[in-house]
Amino acid sequence: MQWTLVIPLKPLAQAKSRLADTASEGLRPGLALAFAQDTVGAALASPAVRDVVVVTDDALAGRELAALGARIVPDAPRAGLNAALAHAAGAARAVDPRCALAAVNADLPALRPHELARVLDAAAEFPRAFLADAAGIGTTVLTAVPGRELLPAFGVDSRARHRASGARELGLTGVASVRQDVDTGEDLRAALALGVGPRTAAAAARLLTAGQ
Ligand SMILES: Nc1nc2c(ncn2[C@@H]2O[C@H](COP(=O)(O)OP(=O)(O)OP(=O)(O)O)[C@@H](O)[C@H]2O)c(=O)[nH]1
Ligand SMILES: C=C(OP(=O)(O)O)C(=O)O
Repeated sequence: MQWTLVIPLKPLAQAKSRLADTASEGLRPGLALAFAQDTVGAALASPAVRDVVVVTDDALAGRELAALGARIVPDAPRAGLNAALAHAAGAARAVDPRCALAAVNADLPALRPHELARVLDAAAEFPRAFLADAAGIGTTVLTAVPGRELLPAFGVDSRARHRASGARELGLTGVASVRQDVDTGEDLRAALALGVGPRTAAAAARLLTAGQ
C-alpha cells in the first residue's frame, strides 16, 4: 500500500517553544524549519509514501517544503493541530477519495525512509493504527486505510487517546527514528545520537557556534 502523508506545521515563529532553553528565539524558527525539511525529505524518499501534504500557514516553510515536493495546504480552520490535520486529510481525499492516510509530526529529524516504510506496512493491516513516540506518552504516526477517517487526537496524552479511539497501537521494534520526535533539548540530543538529516545537522552546528 502507498500512503498519502499529512504533516502539520505551526508558523515557525511559534514553533518549538519547549526548546527555549536549548535554542534562542533567533535560532528556533530555523531549527523548526530544519526538522520539517528533514522529516519531509525522508518521508518523500520512503518506498511506502506516495505523496506528502503539509498543512501550514507559514509562507517560508511552505516555499521550502514545496521545493522538496510537498503539496502545501493552508491551515484554513486555524483551530489547532487536530483541526489542521482533519482539514489536510479532507484536501487529500478531495483529490483521491481512496487514498490511505498517515498523519506524521513535522519534528522527526532523524527519520529514516525504510523505518517509516516498516511502520506504514504494519499499519496497513488495521483500519486505523498509531505509533507511540519515544517518550511513550505521545504519538508520531496515526494512520487510516481507504474508507476510514483519520480521527486525529494528537496533543497531551495522545497515545492513550488514540488507543481509546480504537486505533491499533503498533508494537514494532527497530523503528527508533520514527518514534524520536524533538520537543526538548534532551530529545534533540537523542535525535543527534540516532543521526539527523542534513538540514538539522547544519542547524545544530549553528547552535554550537552560537554557544548554545
Ligand atoms: N498546521 C498546524 N500545525 C500545528 C498546529 N499546532 C501544532 N502543529 C504542529 O503539530 C506538531 C506538534 O505540535 P506541538 O507539539 O503542539 O508544537 P511544537 O511546535 O512541536 O512544540 P511546542 O511549541 O514546544 O509545543 C508540530 O509539527 C507542530 O508544528 C496548528 O494549529 N496548525
Ligand atoms: C502533538 C504531539 O506531539 P508533541 O510530542 O510534539 O507534543 C503528540 O504526541 O500528540
